[in-house]
Amino acid sequence: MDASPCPLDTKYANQIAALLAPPSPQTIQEYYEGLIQKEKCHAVRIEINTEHGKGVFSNRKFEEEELIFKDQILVAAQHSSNKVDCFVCSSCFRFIGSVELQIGRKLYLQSLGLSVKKECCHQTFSNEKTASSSSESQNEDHLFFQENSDNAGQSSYGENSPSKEVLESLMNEKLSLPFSKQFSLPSIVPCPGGCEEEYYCSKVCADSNWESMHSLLCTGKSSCSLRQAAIVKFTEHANSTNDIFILAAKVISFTILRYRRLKQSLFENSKRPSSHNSTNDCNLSLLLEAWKPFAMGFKRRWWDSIALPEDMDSCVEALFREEMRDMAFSSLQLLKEAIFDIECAPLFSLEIYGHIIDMFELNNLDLVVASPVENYFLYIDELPSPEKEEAEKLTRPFLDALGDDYSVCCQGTAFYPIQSCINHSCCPNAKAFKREEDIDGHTVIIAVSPISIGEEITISYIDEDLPYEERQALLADYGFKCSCRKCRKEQPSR
Ligand SMILES: C[S@@+](CC[C@H](N)C(=O)[O-])C[C@H]1O[C@@H](n2cnc3c(N)ncnc32)[C@H](O)[C@@H]1O
Repeated sequence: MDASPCPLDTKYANQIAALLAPPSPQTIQEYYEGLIQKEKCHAVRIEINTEHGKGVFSNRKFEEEELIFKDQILVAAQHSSNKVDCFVCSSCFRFIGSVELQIGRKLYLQSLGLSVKKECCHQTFSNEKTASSSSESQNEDHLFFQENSDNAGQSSYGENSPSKEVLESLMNEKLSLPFSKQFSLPSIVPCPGGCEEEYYCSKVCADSNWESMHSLLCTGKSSCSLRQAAIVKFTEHANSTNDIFILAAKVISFTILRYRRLKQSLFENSKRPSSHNSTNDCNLSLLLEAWKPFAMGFKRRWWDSIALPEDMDSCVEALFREEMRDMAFSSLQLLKEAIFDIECAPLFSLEIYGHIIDMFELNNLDLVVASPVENYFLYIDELPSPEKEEAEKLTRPFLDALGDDYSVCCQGTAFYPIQSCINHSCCPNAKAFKREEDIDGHTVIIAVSPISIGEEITISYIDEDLPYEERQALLADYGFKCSCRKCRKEQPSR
């Protein structure tokens, strides 16, 4: 591959090396102890093991099916294509508005010829770390809020489906559906910057997302960003290529804003006005502190580690990797136009960008939140007669119009700091699984077999029922060969 096309890679080589250097065992220990305290996940601890790096270990016994811990989102995004189906809080990913709004909005957008989405599964570890899966999402993602060119003017929305007027009255809550009050959702809080992209379930979520990352990426009239048009261009590029770039932008924005807050408090503590720091020099120790949550995540360079699509000949591998790198570089250039900050310039190097993208590929849990619309229709279906028939006179046309898509859940990608330390086993003792009561984007780790004190918690990154060779091939994408009990037993003898 040719030398990096990004001049910042050379200019900030030392700072980049410091940002990508593995944190010391003591830093790791202190960081996770603080996080476990904050998230109250006292049943587990993080240990560093020379063989597999960090791992999660139990502090007590667990029975099968018992909750081990819940982990909060550090950075996450709903898949662009899923935004047609599910209207959720942009911070915690709870469904918002009302069941009527969810149904009306989705059918209304479908009636405009917008795309619909895919299957849902409540088991949430993402295991398809392949280029083909990202190109699949590329095809879906560019459809977000754009007319599908295949469907232009002839949406799948059926002739007998409810009229636009009916859908509007559902969305305006002029028309209410029977028993929907039992599925009430939080009211909608708009973005403080006035953009029409992000909505929240509460002022707490709105303010926290604004302060931690959105104020730099907002395209609204009252946003702090002077470069809204550039943000729109960046987002359009991500939606038409790979929406993981949106997550990478959130990580960079999060780090810049954290850096500015740290710098502000440093000046406040030293009793000097912050405006007197007129240099544009990067304060590396502050940048390292701001970046710390992401320094902890396991990562390599995305275009080097991404798996080749199955149907691709290995003789074009170098070209494929170069194309991936160039796509990331194009995205980075657009992001630079939008939010570049000279003091945090090393974050805009291609080297850092490539590692952030890979961090999501290697560590991500799929973000999954079950839909209240599914629960609502199941509830109606289970009503006794004649209440059921009476209710269905109103609800049936909407269910028929939604078809199989009535149950699509909120789907996205997230980085969960504690979960991302869990190592793989083909005979895991835990799984990531959302229960009925888990109505926001946090992840939930459940025991699948009894676990004793001190035992390592493991999950399966892949379908552990696949044959040995296929499992190893999939795990090669994560950069290791599995030697768990099951693999040692099934390994063919030489
Ligand atoms: C999600 S991270 C897990 C935490 C990781 N050990 C760390 O230090 O941050 C995934 C990476 O951990 C390592 N890993 C996970 N399970 C493993 C296993 N069973 N054997 C060897 N390495 C493993 C691999 O390098 C993999 O890419």
